[in-house]
Amino acid sequence: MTAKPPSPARRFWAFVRPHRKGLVVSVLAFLLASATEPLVPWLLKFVLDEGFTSEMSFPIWAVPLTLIGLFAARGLFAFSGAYMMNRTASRTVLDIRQALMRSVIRADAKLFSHMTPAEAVTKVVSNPHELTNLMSGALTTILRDGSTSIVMLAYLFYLNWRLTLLTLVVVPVLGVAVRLIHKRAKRLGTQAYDSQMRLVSVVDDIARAWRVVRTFDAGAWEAARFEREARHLQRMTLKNAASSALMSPVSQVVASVGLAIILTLALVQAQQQRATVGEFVAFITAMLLLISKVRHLTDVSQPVLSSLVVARGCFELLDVPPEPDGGTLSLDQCRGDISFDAVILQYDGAERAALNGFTLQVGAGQTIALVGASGAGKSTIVSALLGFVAPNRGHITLDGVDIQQLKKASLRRQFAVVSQDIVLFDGSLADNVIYASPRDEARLERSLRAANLWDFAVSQPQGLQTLVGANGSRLSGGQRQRLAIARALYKDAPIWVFDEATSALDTESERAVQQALEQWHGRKTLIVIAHRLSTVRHADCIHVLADGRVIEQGRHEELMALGTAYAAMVAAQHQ
Ligand SMILES: Nc1ncnc2c1ncn2[C@@H]1O[C@H](COP(=O)(O)OP(=O)(O)OP(=O)(O)O)[C@@H](O)[C@H]1O
Repeated sequence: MTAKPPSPARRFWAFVRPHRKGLVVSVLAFLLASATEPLVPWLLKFVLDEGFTSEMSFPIWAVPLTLIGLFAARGLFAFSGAYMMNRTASRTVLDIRQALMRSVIRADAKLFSHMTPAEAVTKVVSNPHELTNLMSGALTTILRDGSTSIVMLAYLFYLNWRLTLLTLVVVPVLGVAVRLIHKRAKRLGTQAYDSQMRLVSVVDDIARAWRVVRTFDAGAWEAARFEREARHLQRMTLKNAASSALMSPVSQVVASVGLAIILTLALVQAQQQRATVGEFVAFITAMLLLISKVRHLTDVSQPVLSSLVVARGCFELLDVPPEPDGGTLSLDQCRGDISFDAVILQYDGAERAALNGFTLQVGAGQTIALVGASGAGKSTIVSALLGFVAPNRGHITLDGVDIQQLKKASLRRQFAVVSQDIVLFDGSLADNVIYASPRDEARLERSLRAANLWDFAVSQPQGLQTLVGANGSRLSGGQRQRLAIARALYKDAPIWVFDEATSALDTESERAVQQALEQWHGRKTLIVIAHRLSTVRHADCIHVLADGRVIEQGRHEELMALGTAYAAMVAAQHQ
C-alpha cells in the first residue's frame, strides 16, 4: 500500500520553508508599517494640545520634519513588506515549478497516456503562480486585520473579561458553520479545477489540430464543444463562489447572536448598577470593530480554499511514480550486438500480445530491416529495445547483457532513433540537430550533409539559425524528417534505429541518405523499419514480421527466391 501524500497545505509550506526568513522580514515590515498608523493621529493630537498654547515645548520645524519622517518610514516599511513578500512568493513559485518539472521529466511513461501537454503546461507554469498569489494575498489580509483583531480582543478583555469570555461561546458555533461551508466549497472547487483542465485540453486540441479543424469545416462543432465545457466551468465557478460567499453572511449572523447575548447581559449588568454607560459604549464599539475585522478575516477563506484546490491539482504531479531506473549496470559504449530471445510482450489492457515469441539476432555493425503489415509489432520492438515497455517473457540482450540489468539512461545512450512521428523543438535548425549535446561545427555539417539537408540550410537567409517554428511547422514533411535524421546522426550512438524515417523523402533525397548511411556500414548497427521495400533491399538481413513474430528472414535475393510472404509484398508494391 502506498503512503498517503501529505496535505496540500503542508506541501506548500515545505516549499515556503526555505524562504521563511524573507517571509518573517516581510511580516515584520508589514507590522511596523501598520504600527505607524496610530502615530499620525497621535502626532496631530500632540500638536493640537501642545502647539496652540503660549509656550510651545518643541520647535516649529520639528512638526513638518516628524510628519514627513513618519510617512517616509511608513512608506519604507510598506515597500519592504511588499518587496519581501513578492521575493518569497516568486522564489517559492520557482521552486514549485522546478519540482513539478523534475517530476514530469522523470515520470513513468504512463503519465503521458492521460495527461495532455496543455494540462502539463497549466499545472507546471500557471498553477504555482496562481496558488502562491492567492496565498500571499490571504496572508497580507490576515496580517493587516488579524493584528488589529488581536489588539481589539485584548482591549475587550481589559474592559470586561467576563462578557468577553461569554462572547467567545459563539466561536465553536462559527467553527461548525465554517467547516460545513468549507466542505462544500472544497468539493465544488475541485470540480471546477477538473473542469478547467478539461477546457485546457479542448483548447490544446483545437490549437494543435487547427488544420484538421478547418479542413473538416469543424469550426462550429469545435466551438460548441468548447462552449459546453466553458459553460460547465462557468457554472461550477459560480456555484463555488456562491458557496464561499455564504461565509460572510453566516459568520455575521452567528456574530450577531453573540452581540445580542452581550447586549442583553450588559443591560442586565447595568440594571444591577455594575457597569456605567461609558463602559458599556466602549465595550460595544470595540466589539463592533472586532466583528468588522473578523468579517474581513472570514473573507480570506475563499482564496485560501481555492489555493488549496489548485495546490492539490498541481502537487498531484509530485506523486506520479518515477520511471524505474532499470538495473544497476552501466555500459559506456556498446559494440551493438542485439538479441531478442522468444520475447512475449502484451500491452496493459490489450487483447493479444504485440510480440509473440519474437526472436532476433543482430550482429554489431550489421544493417537489418524489419518489414511487415501495419500492427505486426515493428515499433514495439523499438520501444522494448529502449526500455519503454518491458517483455512479459523472454530476454532482450545488448552485447550479451540483459537490458533489464542496465540503467535506463545507459541503455538509451546506445541508441539514436528517428521515430515515425517526428518531434522537433521550437528553435533553429542547428538547435534541433545538436539537441542537448555539446556544439561541434564539423559534426553538425557532417550530419546535415548526410541527411541531405545542408544545401537547404545554407540557402536560407538565416542559415543554420533559421527558426523551424512550433514542431517544425515552417518546414516541409521531408525537411522535418531529414532534420530528425540529422539529429540522430549527430548523436553518434553505436546503434541507429530508423522507424519509417525516410517515408516522406523523395527518391533523390532517400538515395542520398542511404548512400551516406552506407559509409558507416560495419561501424554502426542499423535497424531500419520500412513499408517501402525498395528502402531495405540492401540490408544484411530482412526480417518479415506477422502477428508479433518473424515468419521469414534472409537477404532480399534469398527471400525473393523463396517466393513467399516477402516476395508477395514486393510484388504488391510493384503493381
Ligand atoms: N501503447 C499501446 N497500448 C496498447 N496496444 C498497443 C500500444 N502500442 C501498440 N499497440 C498494439 O500493439 C500492436 C503492434 O503495434 P506496433 O506499433 O508495434 O505495430 P507496427 O508494426 O509498428 O505498425 P505500423 O507499421 O503501423 O507502425 C498493434 O496491434 C497495436 O494496436
